[in-house]
Amino acid sequence: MTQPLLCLTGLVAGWQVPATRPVDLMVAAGRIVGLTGANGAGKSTLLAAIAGRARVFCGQLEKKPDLRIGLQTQDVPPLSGLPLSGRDVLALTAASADGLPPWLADCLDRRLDRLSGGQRHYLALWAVLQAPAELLLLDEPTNNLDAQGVRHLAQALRTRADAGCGILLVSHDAGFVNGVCDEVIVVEAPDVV
Ligand SMILES: Nc1ncnc2c1ncn2[C@@H]1O[C@H](COP(=O)(O)OP(=O)(O)OP(=O)(O)O)[C@@H](O)[C@H]1O
Repeated sequence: MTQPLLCLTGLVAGWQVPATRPVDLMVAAGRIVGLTGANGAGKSTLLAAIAGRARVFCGQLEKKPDLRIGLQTQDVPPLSGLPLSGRDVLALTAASADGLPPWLADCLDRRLDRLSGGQRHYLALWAVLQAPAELLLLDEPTNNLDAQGVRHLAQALRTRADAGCGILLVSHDAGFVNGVCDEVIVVEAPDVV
């Protein structure tokens, strides 16, 4: 059996205080696992804890030794205010333009602040997808994407997984999650105290 890249057992993650219920999940190489659940259930917090940005309160978080993780957050890319083109961003992140959808490839020489929200989002996401990571953590990757963008993303994720990457993604887009994920886990909201 393939060695898991990531295994959570009864993991409670949070910030100053716990923000999730105990969560169990496993991500193996080549698998795409989706997390869904209500607003505030703690899905982004779980990704942050796996990436070492949020606290683990209890339970176990086991990662393959020296696991290389790529993280896409819902934050606006910090480069947006700089006079950089899309092509500059790809160069800065060592990402290739090969395989980009035409609606993004055709405007790579525009400054970032002249791109649409969806174009800017997909450019940043594309850079993360091309990172030399073994595990990708993606937070609402379909945000701002239209139907053809979502289809392109789904294909790109499957190609990445087929090449041996594990993917854990958070999404409220049920059609996307059910279409692309090998397994879907519903994260229950913690009790309000
Ligand atoms: N950086 C932070 N510092 C402190 N608390 C935070 C931080 N980020 C999130 N939280 C809190 O953690 C809880 C879970 O939020 P989180 O964003 O993980 O939920 P979510 O399931 O991803 O929600 P959504 O579906 O709305 O994106 C919320 O109560 C939120 O206020």
